Amino acid sequence: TGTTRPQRLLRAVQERATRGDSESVIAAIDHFCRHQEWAMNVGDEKGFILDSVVSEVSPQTALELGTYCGYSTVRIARLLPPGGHLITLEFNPNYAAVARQVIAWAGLEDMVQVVEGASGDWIPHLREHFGIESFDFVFLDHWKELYLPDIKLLEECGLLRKGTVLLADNVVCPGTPDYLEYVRKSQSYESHYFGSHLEYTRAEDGLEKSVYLG
Ligand SMILES: O=C(NCCCOCn1ccc2cnccc21)c1cc(-c2ccc(F)cc2)cc(O)c1O
Ligand SMILES: [Mg+2]
Repeated sequence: TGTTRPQRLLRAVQERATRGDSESVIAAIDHFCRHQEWAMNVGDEKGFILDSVVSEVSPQTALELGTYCGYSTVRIARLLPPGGHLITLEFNPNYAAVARQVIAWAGLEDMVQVVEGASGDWIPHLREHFGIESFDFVFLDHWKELYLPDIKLLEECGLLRKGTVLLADNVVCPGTPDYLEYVRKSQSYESHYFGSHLEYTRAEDGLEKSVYLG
């Protein structure tokens, strides 16, 4: 038994970051992952690209698929405009429990809803359950083979509108080939690749930004 990596990451946040200071929470997680234990957060380099896209969109409604420990959740939520709200889906209850505490430590719990379960089960119920008309921004960071089926499901459920911005992590490493081919070929999307590196490493990775054209 003993602690899990997410629990050790949470302890690093509680020991190193200042309650209510989201920048210090982000810095504490990056320090932990760079100097103690690698973890699959989007990281500081790709996180900077995420920040610039979120700031540009300034979403009132945002969806994140794949919470993990809440690192990208905090990065997104700290940049939301007044009245903005972020729903983040996590399959693993242990990850969700840690993420809730990380998000609370950053003082962002009022802008974020952590939902536990599978994207395929939840997406058809987001409208009725959370009163969401459509999403302004979607961050994809969950199982890589679900990126494509899940954006098709979001389309079918009418949760994307003209101009919705999708941002996908890990399109090179681990890779999402079927998703990339689809968004780059489809007439319904305008896509752009932001080259970067796998979090805390020198390996190539990047983010794909795709605007839904309706
Ligand atoms: O696997 C990754 N993320 C996904 C986690 C599970 O997500 C499961 N999950 C979360 C909501 C959710 C909703 N429905 C179904 C499944 C759902 C992931 C993996 C790597 C990585 C890269 C190189 C390696 F050598 C090893 C790992 C890097 C990343 O940045 C990642 O994001
Ligand atoms: Mg990722």
